[in-house]
Amino acid sequence: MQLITIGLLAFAVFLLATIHFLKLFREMNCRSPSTPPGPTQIPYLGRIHDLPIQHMWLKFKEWADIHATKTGFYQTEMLGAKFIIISDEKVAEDLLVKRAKFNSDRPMIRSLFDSKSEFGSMEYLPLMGRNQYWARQRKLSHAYLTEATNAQYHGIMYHEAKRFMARLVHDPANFQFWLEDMASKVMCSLTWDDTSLSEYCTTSAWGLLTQMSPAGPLTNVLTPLWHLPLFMNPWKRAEHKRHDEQQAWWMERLVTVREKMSRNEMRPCWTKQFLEKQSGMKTSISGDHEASSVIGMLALVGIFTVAGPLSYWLVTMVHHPEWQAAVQREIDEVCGDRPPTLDDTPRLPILRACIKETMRWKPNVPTGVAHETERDDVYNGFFIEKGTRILPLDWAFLRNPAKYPDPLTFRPERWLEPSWPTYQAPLTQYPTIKGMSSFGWGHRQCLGMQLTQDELIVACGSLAWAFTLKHKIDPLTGRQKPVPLDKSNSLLIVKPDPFEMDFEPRSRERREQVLKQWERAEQKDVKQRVDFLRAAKTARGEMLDGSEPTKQQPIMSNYINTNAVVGVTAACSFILLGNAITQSFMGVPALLVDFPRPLAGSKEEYTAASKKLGKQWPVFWQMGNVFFRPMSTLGIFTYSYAAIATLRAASSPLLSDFGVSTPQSTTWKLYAISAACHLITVVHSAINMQPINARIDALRGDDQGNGRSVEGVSNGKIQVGESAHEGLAEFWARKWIRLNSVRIVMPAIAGSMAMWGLVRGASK
Ligand code: HEM
Repeated sequence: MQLITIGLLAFAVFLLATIHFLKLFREMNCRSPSTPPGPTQIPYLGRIHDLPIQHMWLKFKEWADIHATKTGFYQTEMLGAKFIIISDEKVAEDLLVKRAKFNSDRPMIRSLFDSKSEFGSMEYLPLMGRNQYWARQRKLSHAYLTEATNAQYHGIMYHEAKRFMARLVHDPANFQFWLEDMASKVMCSLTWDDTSLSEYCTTSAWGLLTQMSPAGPLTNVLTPLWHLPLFMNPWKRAEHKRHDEQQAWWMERLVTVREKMSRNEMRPCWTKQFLEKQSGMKTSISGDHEASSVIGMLALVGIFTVAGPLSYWLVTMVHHPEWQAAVQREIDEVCGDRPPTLDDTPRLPILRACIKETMRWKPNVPTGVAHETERDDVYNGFFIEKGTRILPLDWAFLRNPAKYPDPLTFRPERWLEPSWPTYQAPLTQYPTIKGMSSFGWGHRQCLGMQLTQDELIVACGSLAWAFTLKHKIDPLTGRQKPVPLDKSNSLLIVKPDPFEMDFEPRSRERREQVLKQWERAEQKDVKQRVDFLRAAKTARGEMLDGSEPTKQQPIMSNYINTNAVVGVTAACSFILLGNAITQSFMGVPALLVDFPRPLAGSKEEYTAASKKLGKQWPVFWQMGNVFFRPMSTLGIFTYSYAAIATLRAASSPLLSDFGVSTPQSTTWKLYAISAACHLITVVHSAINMQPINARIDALRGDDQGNGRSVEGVSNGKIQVGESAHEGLAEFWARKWIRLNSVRIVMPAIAGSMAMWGLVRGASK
């Protein structure tokens, strides 16, 4: 083909594309009266090209000020997706509350797998579509949060606020970490009763928050990239890893709680609450996967949402010392020498006003959370197409000058003085952050409003009680280090960028008080945990006396019974010892008294004495055979049992981890030695002493007085007559005494070792 032909073809294609593009451009922008107002749209792109990823709420507000002044909302597009941005609370009320029936779905988040749970993943409640999983998980979350609120969070918030204050005294520079960790520990206590999980939980929350935010992975904005094949798709691979790890961790939490419950070691928490319901078949949640996800998600969602306003509280107080002083005065008057509690809430309107104004001035979900329409609709004459995303722009709501005069300034008095449009009475109840536009709308309204308010009252109140929050002074220049007002990340839930500030204890006494109260709180907490585990241990002990045994019961029962077993067996060892001593030093010597010397006395005399010895021997030995040998054999088993039981008890984390007294880890060896001693005794008796018994027994001869063979031992070679003539009767008797010393030494060692083991156990 000639070059000119190719050129002409290319030109034709370009021309066609331009015509198509212009046609589309005209269609999109020559709006019919029913098209909502909005900025000019570029075909395919919409307004993606000039919507900044960073602080996009500012651009949304800028467009609202141009296009939505009359309507209270406008429409824009991004890569084919339609958005209605609401800038007026009245419109939000109409669209998201009054029409909640079909405006409560969620848009899909491209960089999460099945964020809406359309395919049954059931993982992220706040992001789910309006489906069955959402409905039942919302119900469960609401119930748990309400129950925790009614129980004043079981004192968890006070405990964590005290820890937070003490940490600020010790290491104020790290305040941002302490602050987030406090919020995380509260959630980890409520969900799993385990504060040690807080750091990982925060990291996990951070991962999910980033993944779901437009400012997170590129694939949330340039969505087609998500469909690249896996080998050249780093976003999908990273999400696979993040997702799987998070799921596994949530599941591990549930399994751990279940295990602890089976040992009666679990204190109240949401997971326990769920598992109890599950075992009674009283839940609509489908199983462990769904349960671990809904509970895990609750833990995550309560971290940044609370840490955000708390961080902004610091910023606000540093910039408004006059309001900080007012809050401190109020707290001093109401609470005096202690930090505020939730019972003080009605008497702390200034604290509540400053918290609410902080949230208005620096909202932490400034774009709002998008809903999605489920059907075509006409609102105020404007057509809203099914599948349009509706963004309630909180940044705009909270800067509405009609509702919030002087909207750019921090003015807590707008909540306290009747001259302001937002004032509400009585001040014992208002201001309250409950119902603020920041918590969303309609069926999807936030479930954590009360928890947020309570945690902020406790934490901000404690801060004001303990410290004066100040600018940090640069030691080099002597000037204040800046605390920026407008620097934050751009994720869905925002928080200020790292900054430096000072936490000055309000007095030396207050500083001491902060440290003391934490020390006491920590001691109390440890004691409560140990007491709880002791009670669990006792309960399991009681079960032994009748009720159903549990899986772990043997560990506990072994430990409880071992002492008795060892005690009884040790007594047996000493009885055996006594018997052997009697035999060696009294019994056999008595039989040998006046025994004629074989060569000095006559053969008849010696034979008669030998016969007498042979006759008396079985009577003498019967006790040993019938009674003491089985007793010794039993000792092998009971000491072995004690050794195994003690070893298991000593290595049981159940007992030792929580300070419950356990046998020392070496005690089992003492019992093992005891068992070995008995074993030696029994084997020695059978191999070495029994043949001698038979020989001496044979001395008595048969009924006619003739010698008898010693069956099975000497194959009839040694006859009584021979033995007697050779002087072997006394020889065997004395040999028996010598060998019997093993039966003295071994039970002595066995009994002593056992007693030592018992004493060690008692002194623990
Ligand atoms: C300052 C603190 C908080 C703010 C500003 C906030 C804001 C929001 C917003 C804007 C929504 C979406 C509402 C909508 O779609 O219209 C939401 C939903 C939700 N929030 Fe909060 N939240 C906060 C704290 C919390 C806390 C502490 C919890 C619980 C521990 C929580 C639990 C939830 C849940 C479960 C949803 C999902 C509701 C649903 O989709 O049905 N939030 N929150």
